[in-house]
Parts: sequence; C-alpha cells; structure tokens
Amino acid sequence: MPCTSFNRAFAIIYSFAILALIYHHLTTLFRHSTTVISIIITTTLLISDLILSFMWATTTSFRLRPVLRQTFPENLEKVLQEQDFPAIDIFICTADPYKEPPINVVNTALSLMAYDYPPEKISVYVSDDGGSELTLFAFMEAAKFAECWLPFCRDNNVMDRCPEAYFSSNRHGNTELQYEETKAMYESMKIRIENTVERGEICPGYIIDESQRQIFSKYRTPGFSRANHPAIIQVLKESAKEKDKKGDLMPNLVYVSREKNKNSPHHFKAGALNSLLRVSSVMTNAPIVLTQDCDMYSNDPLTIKRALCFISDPLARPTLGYVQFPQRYHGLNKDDIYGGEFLRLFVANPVGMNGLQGPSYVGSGCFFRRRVFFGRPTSMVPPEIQQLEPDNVVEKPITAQSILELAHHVARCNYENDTKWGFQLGFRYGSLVEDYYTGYRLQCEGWESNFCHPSRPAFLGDVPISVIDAVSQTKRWAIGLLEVGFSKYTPVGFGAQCMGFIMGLCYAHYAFWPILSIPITIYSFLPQIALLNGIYIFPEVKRKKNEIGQQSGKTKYDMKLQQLWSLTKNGDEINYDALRMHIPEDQNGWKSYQRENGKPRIEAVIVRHA
Ligand SMILES: O=c1ccn([C@@H]2O[C@H](COP(=O)(O)OP(=O)(O)O[C@H]3O[C@H](CO)[C@@H](O)[C@H](O)[C@H]3O)[C@@H](O)[C@H]2O)c(=O)[nH]1
Ligand SMILES: [Mn+2]
Repeated sequence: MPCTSFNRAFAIIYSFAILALIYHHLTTLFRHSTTVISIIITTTLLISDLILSFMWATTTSFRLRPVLRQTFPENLEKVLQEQDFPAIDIFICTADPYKEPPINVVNTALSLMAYDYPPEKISVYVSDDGGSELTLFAFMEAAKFAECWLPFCRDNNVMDRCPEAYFSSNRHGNTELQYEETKAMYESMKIRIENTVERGEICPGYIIDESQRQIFSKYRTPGFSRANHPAIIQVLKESAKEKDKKGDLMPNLVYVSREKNKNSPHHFKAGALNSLLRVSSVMTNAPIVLTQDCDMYSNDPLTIKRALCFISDPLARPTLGYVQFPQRYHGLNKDDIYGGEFLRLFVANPVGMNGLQGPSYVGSGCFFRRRVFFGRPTSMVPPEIQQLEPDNVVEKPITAQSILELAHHVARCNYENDTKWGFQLGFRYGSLVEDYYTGYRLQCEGWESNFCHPSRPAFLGDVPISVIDAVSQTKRWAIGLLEVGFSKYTPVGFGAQCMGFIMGLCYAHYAFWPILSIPITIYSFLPQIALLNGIYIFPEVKRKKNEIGQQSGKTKYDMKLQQLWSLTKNGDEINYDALRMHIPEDQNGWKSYQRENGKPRIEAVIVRHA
C-alpha cells in the first residue's frame, strides 16, 4: 500500500514536470523558432516527447494499483475433495521439428503429464503444425517413457519433473537403482529421438509393429507436406485403459496435426489452438484448459493446484476467466545483461493489472475456464454443434470410432468456414500476437483474470539466443501489436470504453509499444548531430554574464576549439580581446594539463545576435 500511495504521488508530480517540458517546446516553437532548422528540430523534439509522455502515462497505469496474491495449495482440499477436482486439458503447440527439437517438446509434455494431480483428470494434446512424423515418433517414445517417469517422480517426490532438467541438475543425491534405470531409459529415448531428427526419417528398426508402420505411412503419401496434408489424430495414451509401471492410472496423451491446405488460411498458432479446442471438446471437454508453448516446461508440480486456488475458490467471481503465470526463462547469463527475461513485461506489469481487471494473456502458462471461449460471462455464444459446447459431457472413450471421426472432422481446414471461430468463439484471429489480442478481447467482453507468481517459477522456457531470432521475434510482436493498436478495437477507444480508462491505457501500452522506437531513434541521433553543428537543442541554463565585458548580449563560454569555430560559422561574434587559452605556463604543467583534460580549453566572450 505505501508503494501504491508513493506511486500515485510521484505520478502527479512527474506529470507536472512533463507538462512543463511540453510547454517549453510549444513556446520555443511558436515564439523563438525563426529558422527552418530550428522549427524542424523543435517539432521533432515535441513529437518525441509527446510519444514518451504517452508511454509514461501508459506505464504509470500499471503502477496505480499493484496487487500480488499468494496461493496455499496445501489448503485446496479444505474446499474441494480430490474426487471433485476438475479435469484439465493441456495444449502444447509445436510448429517445426528442426527449430523446436522434438526432444524438448517431449520434455515439456512429460513435465506436464507428471503434475501432482490425479492423472486420470489430465489430458495432454500436442498440436503439430509442422505435420511431421518426427514429432509423432518422439511422442510415441514419450508415451512409453512416461510409464516409468510418472511413478518415479511420485515415489521420489521429484520437483524437477522435466526429465532433462532433472537428470542434468546436480541437485539430487539419488544414486539408487531406480534412478540409474530411469536415467538410462531417458538417455536411450533421447538418442533415438535425436537420431531420428538428424536422419530426417524414422529408422525402420525403430518401428515396432504393423500398426505403427501404418500410422507413419500417412506421412508418406504423395503431395504430403507441412502446408498440405489431411488431419492426423493419434491417441498415444488412453487414461481409461493404460496403466504405468506401478499399475496406477496415466493421463491421456493425444497427438493432433490439423488438416492444412494451401488454399485455406491456417491462422498460425491461434488456428492451431482453436483446432485443439474443438478436438479436445469432442474427446474430453475438460472445464479447464492450459495452453503451453513447446519450449516452456513445467517447473513446479503444484501448478495446477495453485491455479485451482483461484478458479475453485468458493469466493471467486463468476467472471474469472483465466489465471496467468509469468513466462520465466532459464539459461540466461548472470544478471541478464541483455534484458532477455522481460521482467517488466511478464512480472511487473501483470502485477499492476492484477489490481484492476487482471493481467493480459501471454500465450503460455495460462489456465482458462473453457467457458471463456464461448462469449461473454452473461451471454453464451453457442458453437455450431452441440458436442463443442463447454458443458457437454463426453460419455464415450476417446478411442471410440465415432469420437475419432468427429475429432478428425473438427480438425479440418475448412471446418471454420461460415462459423464464428476466431471472431466470437475461441482464440481470436486478426493479429500476429494472438495471445495479447485474445486476452484483450476476452477482457473487453467482461472476463477477469488473475496473476499467479509463486517464488518457484511455475514454468521455465527458452529465450531466442541468436540476434536474428530475437529481431524476428520483436518484429513479429511489433507488427501484431500495431495491428491491434490501429484497428477498430484499439485499446484507447474501444478498450477504454469496455474496460475503463486505466485498463485501456494498460493495453494501449502494449499496442503502441513499437512506436517507442520513434523517440528512441530521434534521441539517439538528433542531439549528437545538433551538437556537431553547434546548435543547442536543450533548454539552456542561464549563464553568468562575463566579468570582462558586463554588456548585455555578451556571454562567457568555456569550450573546445571546434565549438568556437562552429559558433563563428553561426554568425555569432567573438570578442577576441577576451579570448584566453587555459594552458599553464610551464612545460610540466602543460603536460599534466593535457593528460587530465585532453585538448586545451578556451575561454571566449561571444556576442549573440538574436
Ligand atoms: O503456425 C504456428 C506458429 C507457432 N506455433 C507455436 O506457437 C508457439 C509460440 O511461437 P514462437 O515462435 O515460439 O513465438 P514467441 O515469440 O517465442 O512466443 C511468444 O509470442 C507468441 C505470439 O504472441 C505467443 O503465442 C507465445 O505464447 C509467446 O511465448 C510455439 O510453441 C510454436 O510452436 C504454432 O503452433 N503454429
Ligand atoms: Mn517461443
């Protein structure tokens, strides 16, 4: 609270300073700018400072009501019996087996399957937009390894449930047989997956039976490519039937590669997620949905329970639509000198929005109530078929013929034609940053959200590590955000109307974040260019009248030769009588002067002509 009051007081004082600066620019522009150059310079500075002031105002909106709530998952069972825990559908998106190595995607999936939660209530759906048999093969391997990994995690109370993170950390003192066996299994799975990706095809020796051969043959039909192929849905683990090594139930694991066709728009990740929403509706229709990027593994087995602390809270508002966890990263250098962790974006700002209507959606690590994808909290928009309704109960097993047929049908590329998908239903189309846009539109519809930031990061992911990747990510984000900023749904108009002024400003901060590049570019070049040309662009501090002349219009300057020269070019006159070089008399003094000050300095009296 003291922080909030301080922020508000600071905002008021600071806004006066900004107003003074803008006033200064305006008076300079209209009263003192006489030449074309000075008009251009003042106008450029005015534009820069107006943009900076706008960005400051939007940033300040995150600081007016910061709230961070803590969760106590150990108390969850006081309000909800374990058998009443809701089922959860987890969506993992991957798009390219060469850019997003399948072994990493598998690690993500295993970390999520191993949540500390009744396994029969978890269904993991993997969306493969790369349409690659390499990814499917990796997941077949993962399904087998999960039979050992899940009981191993439970028995040993493992905290790092991502196998790669667990086996490569030195934190465990576990040298038991079970550890060695599980590690050996993991290593052999990893080798098989990596070999397969390196070869670009599956070794015939790795295919164990005829049914697998048939599945892989789908990828080898003529004309099959990542941009042109039929829907492939493969149930790799069926909770109701398959048990782990200890005889306990396991989560469902389903591989989905939606149909792609060059003539139908696929809408990138938003399209993939909508496809998963429909396929999962048909198969399990869990009331809670977690979306996860393939490069973000779960780092805390209690995360589902933490999310339920909000969603299943008897006092929770019925408008609560989603719970967002921050994206945190591993493998950053000490102190993150390149700022790759985006702490402000993923932690500070969501805390700020948390005291208002709640944080925006950032694409990964977000638990939704399925209902949010079907219209406002007060009025539901029904999907085109009853099986997709959020409260439909699936009675058949996920491998039933009719279920699989319908799942393939809703994963077709032209399924969405003449439907409301992407506009009123599901994840929203229209921006390259589908996460930001979807969260924004949901909040405009009246849904609220919560931010959960436990001290142990719930998810850990990779940051782009090459300059090319970082630049292309920034470019994609910038284009996507501007698409929203300049659309009819702009946060400064539509958003502020629907969600209130401060929330509108928060969303505007992101939508217009790319235009911050304008003042940054101007301030990177203009002062330097102006200085080299002897033009003063910043308000001058009043100088003492010189003690020699005392006449008005004369000023004493201490400067370098070069500046003196450019001033004479400007038309200022120099009183040569008062020219004085600051060089000590004796030889030694001169040397030490140069060491300390570089070139000799000159004191002159300049006569300015207004
Ligand atoms: O056609 C596509 C393109 C991407 N993806 C997946 O989308 C995720 C994010 O894509 P990525 O290229 O890694 O984008 P980033 O910029 O790293 O991701 C950030 O920005 C995205 C766009 O705003 C969000 O979707 C992400 O959640 C957020 O982490 C990855 O898992 C991809 O596999 C697809 O499934 N289909
Ligand atoms: Mn990514």
